[in-house]
Amino acid sequence: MTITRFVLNEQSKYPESLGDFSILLNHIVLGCKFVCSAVTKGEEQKKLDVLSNEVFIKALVSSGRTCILVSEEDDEATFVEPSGRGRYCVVFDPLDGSSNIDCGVSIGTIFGIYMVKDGHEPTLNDVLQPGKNMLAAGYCMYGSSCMLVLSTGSGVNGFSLDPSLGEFILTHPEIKIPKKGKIYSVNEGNAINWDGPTAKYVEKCKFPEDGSSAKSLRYVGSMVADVHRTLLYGGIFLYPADKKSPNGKLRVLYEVFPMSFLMEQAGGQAFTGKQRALDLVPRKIHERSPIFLGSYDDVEEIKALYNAEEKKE
Ligand SMILES: O=P(O)(O)OC[C@H]1O[C@](O)(COP(=O)(O)O)[C@@H](O)[C@@H]1O
Repeated sequence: MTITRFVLNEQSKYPESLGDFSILLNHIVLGCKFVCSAVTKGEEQKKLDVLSNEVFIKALVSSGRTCILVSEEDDEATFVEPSGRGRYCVVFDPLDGSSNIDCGVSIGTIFGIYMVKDGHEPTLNDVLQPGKNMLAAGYCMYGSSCMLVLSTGSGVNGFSLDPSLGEFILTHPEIKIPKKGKIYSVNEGNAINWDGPTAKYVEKCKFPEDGSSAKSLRYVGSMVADVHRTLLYGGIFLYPADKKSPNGKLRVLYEVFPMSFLMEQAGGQAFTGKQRALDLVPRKIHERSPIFLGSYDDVEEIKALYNAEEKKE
């Protein structure tokens, strides 16, 4: 099952979009293939970020199906010319984890798709929507293999790029994250600035009080790689707020939302420290938010610690 066929089958869920949805997804796939080959060729770091952004902007505009594009690389949103405009908004990080390129660690592209409400001139409000309104989300990981993980709202599927065919093949159908995991993933270098519930949770991971075995720490420092492992093996990935960055580091629209959408679709959950991540309503396109996502039971534990903290206040 190639991703092209899979997307065409998915298309049947959106008869009203007359094929637009699959055309858009196929242009995103094309962008991922292009970036995958550029990453594999190992061009200079600076250039790869910019190159990836140009590739996706071009691919998305040339699809003729988009109207607003929000990229991690661009300060302002891109409004597509009316003549070449469609009804989809795409939010994306063309190359996430870029600080890892030089050492060949896995990096990736992250994307989310919204649809503008009918009958009005597209505005920023069409992207400043809660994550739960997304139609689809995914990431493409450029590592030992190139893998595209996608959800169009009914489950999560993983496709591996077969270089001999130049096509993504369905290798991980209906990914379900384990209900509880043995791994926690966080930059402990920030521990000195963590709030109470986060510090307590990580302490419990290391020194469990219920006699269960301690969790293992795994942290690549590339969100796509850390979330991909969490999705397949279970456990929890967290980038909490801290005294230095009260809103955490990761951006809501093109990092937190797409990964939270995938986690929920795979049976996990995503929490901000205050609420379900997908219920957030961003006010700015590059807004940041703390995030705790992964296996259902592991995220439940940290939710309980934050709720207890809230009750104390
Ligand atoms: O180095 P830190 O603070 O742990 O941050 C790592 C996080 O930052 C990121 O690299 C995002 O930052 P960039 O957008 O600058 O690439 C994520 O992929 C990763 O989860």
